[in-house]
Amino acid sequence: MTVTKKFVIDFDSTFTQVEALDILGEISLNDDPEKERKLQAIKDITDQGMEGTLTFRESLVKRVEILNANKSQIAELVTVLKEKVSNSFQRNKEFLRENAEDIYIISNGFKDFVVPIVTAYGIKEENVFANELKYGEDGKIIGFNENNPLSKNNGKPETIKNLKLEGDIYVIGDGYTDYEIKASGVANKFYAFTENINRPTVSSKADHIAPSLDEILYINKMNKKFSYPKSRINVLLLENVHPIGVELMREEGYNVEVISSALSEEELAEKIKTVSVLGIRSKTQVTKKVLENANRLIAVGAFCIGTNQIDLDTCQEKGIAVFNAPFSNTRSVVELAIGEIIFLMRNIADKSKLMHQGKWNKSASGSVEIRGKKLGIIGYGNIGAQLSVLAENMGLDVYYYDVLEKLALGNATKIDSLEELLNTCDVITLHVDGRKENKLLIDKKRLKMMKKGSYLINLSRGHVVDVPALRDALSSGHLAGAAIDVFPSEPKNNDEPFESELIGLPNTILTPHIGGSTLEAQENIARFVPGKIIEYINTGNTYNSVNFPNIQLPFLQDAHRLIHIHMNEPGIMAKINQILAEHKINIVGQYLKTNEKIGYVITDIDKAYSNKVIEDLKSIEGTIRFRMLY
Ligand SMILES: NC(=O)C1=CN([C@@H]2O[C@H](COP(=O)(O)OP(=O)(O)OC[C@H]3O[C@@H](n4cnc5c(N)ncnc54)[C@H](O)[C@@H]3O)[C@@H](O)[C@H]2O)C=CC1
Ligand SMILES: O=C(O)C(=O)COP(=O)(O)O
Repeated sequence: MTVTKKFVIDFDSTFTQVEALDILGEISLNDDPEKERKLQAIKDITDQGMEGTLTFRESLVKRVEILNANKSQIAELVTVLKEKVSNSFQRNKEFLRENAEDIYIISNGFKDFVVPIVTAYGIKEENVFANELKYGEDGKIIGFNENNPLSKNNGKPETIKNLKLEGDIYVIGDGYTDYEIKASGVANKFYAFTENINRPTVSSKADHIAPSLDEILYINKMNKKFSYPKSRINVLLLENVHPIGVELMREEGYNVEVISSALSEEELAEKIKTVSVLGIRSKTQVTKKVLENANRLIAVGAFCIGTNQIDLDTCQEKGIAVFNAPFSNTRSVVELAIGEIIFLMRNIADKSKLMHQGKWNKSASGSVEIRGKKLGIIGYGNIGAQLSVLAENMGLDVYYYDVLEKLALGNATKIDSLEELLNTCDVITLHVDGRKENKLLIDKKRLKMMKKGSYLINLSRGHVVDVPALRDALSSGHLAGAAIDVFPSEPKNNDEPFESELIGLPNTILTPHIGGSTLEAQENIARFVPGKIIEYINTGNTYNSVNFPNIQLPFLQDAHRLIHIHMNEPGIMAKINQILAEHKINIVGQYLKTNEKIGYVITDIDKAYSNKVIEDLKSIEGTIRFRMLY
């Protein structure tokens, strides 16, 4: 015989993210000149109640008195609370509805606002236990039902005891009074709910710390909506990802760790073992050695454009999807390039340095306008093409070279050979991607091909330019200047020193890889990349992935979604369908896309399935990874 499980759930800071009486204070004391003092007093009284220096009844009487609220303000409170239901409760609405018989809400707050919030999630009104307000004729709150045990000390255990519930009783809450239900012997387990607040004194008493409702459902094998609790998805964000990215990942319910620096290969190889989602920028090398240990890794987010730092092939072989932000910092790089063209042609770096030494050197010698000069863009991708348009508008004569056939924008001139571009232009700017083949693309020979007195800008990747050869070209005066933002070896963080052969050279602007480092770009990136990863985890959508076949999927409706990633070998699709047919499973929708290496099959099936089907699908030869969405 299976024992029924009854869930007793706290309201404030558990079902909702907030303490309702704090919010009520914000509303009812809005026009009160002493609002701040009174709100603080309410908080202090709450604390005194929790510490036991004030009885619970006294604390309730005092708080209701200070709040001085009325019925219409309770209605306002309900509107606010509706938006503040805890994320994991919102996600698991289906569970709450389907198990309504066995779910109880217990609160030292008031039914007047608890009931409308929880019943919207399918919870039965008769299963809500909370205090009850009393109103005067004018709608003013004049007190509460003092006979309700929840208005007194020890009210929660007493209320649960009186219910004489059968089966196992599990209490979910963030407060000491929730723990007391278990301590009094009327409940079997206490889950400290830490999604909104983590009180160590409470967590230390818990049978289990639950960062979300998903976790509790997972442990009890009752998870409906998600195959895996989000709180068990460990996200590691490196290299100072913008706080919005961190917040979005946390809001989704993931367990997020943030490190401001990049990690070395050894450090990352160790750390990656427990990581499900890795977020990096341009510095962290995600190598084969790192990936050998990455057995839980589902996705990598490059919070930048370039993905040359990631071993994309190995990621593919291990079924790890990689996403980047292909457009979010394009404009920032372009603006810096424009500024640098002007600064180089006016020798600003040296002039500014002299001024800082107290030297005034007013002269036009070696300074020219950019108007009418020839700009040579190598790599006419998103950045190169946008630079082309802006530069032309500033009067530059634009030429470009790309290994792919690219449409000329505006009056730009396409040049078919790199050599011709190099010896035609007054300033050369590099915007190629960081693929291995581009190592030393601009070497000694090609630097020589550049016009005497011309300038070089590198905002692409450090390894694209032969740095010692560039040093020679600058110190010999063959080049009149350079602006370099990226280096073959860059410090891991702001505490490490910067070393380069280029330090101290004339008219040489050196910047610490900041082409994409603007507030706008970083914020845009931090919104874009988590969005892609969350969508991939929740729906299987790979649209915009750098290394996975791109599929944009419809929303999952009343079906389970099977996600099968396999080596691109003949016959796998047939095997999947044969297994589904053998188990008489009805396919609602199916989507397949392959690339040279892997196949990505999504199958939406009717709700009924057996664990055997899952086993069979997982054991198809060539399977890299299998995942199921509920
Ligand atoms: N300094 C910084 O902070 C930043 C640097 N970047 C770098 O800029 C690169 C370019 O970015 P996007 O324009 O968005 O990339 P993209 O992929 O749109 O454009 C790259 C272009 O270079 C071309 N290309 C590659 N190798 C070439 C070669 N050897 N010769 C000629 N053309 C070649 C490609 O065909 C492509 O058209 C990124 O991959 C990244 O490495 C990007 C953002 C910020
Ligand atoms: O977007 C890119 O590829 C960049 O090079 C910018 O890198 P970052 O995020 O500043 O380390």
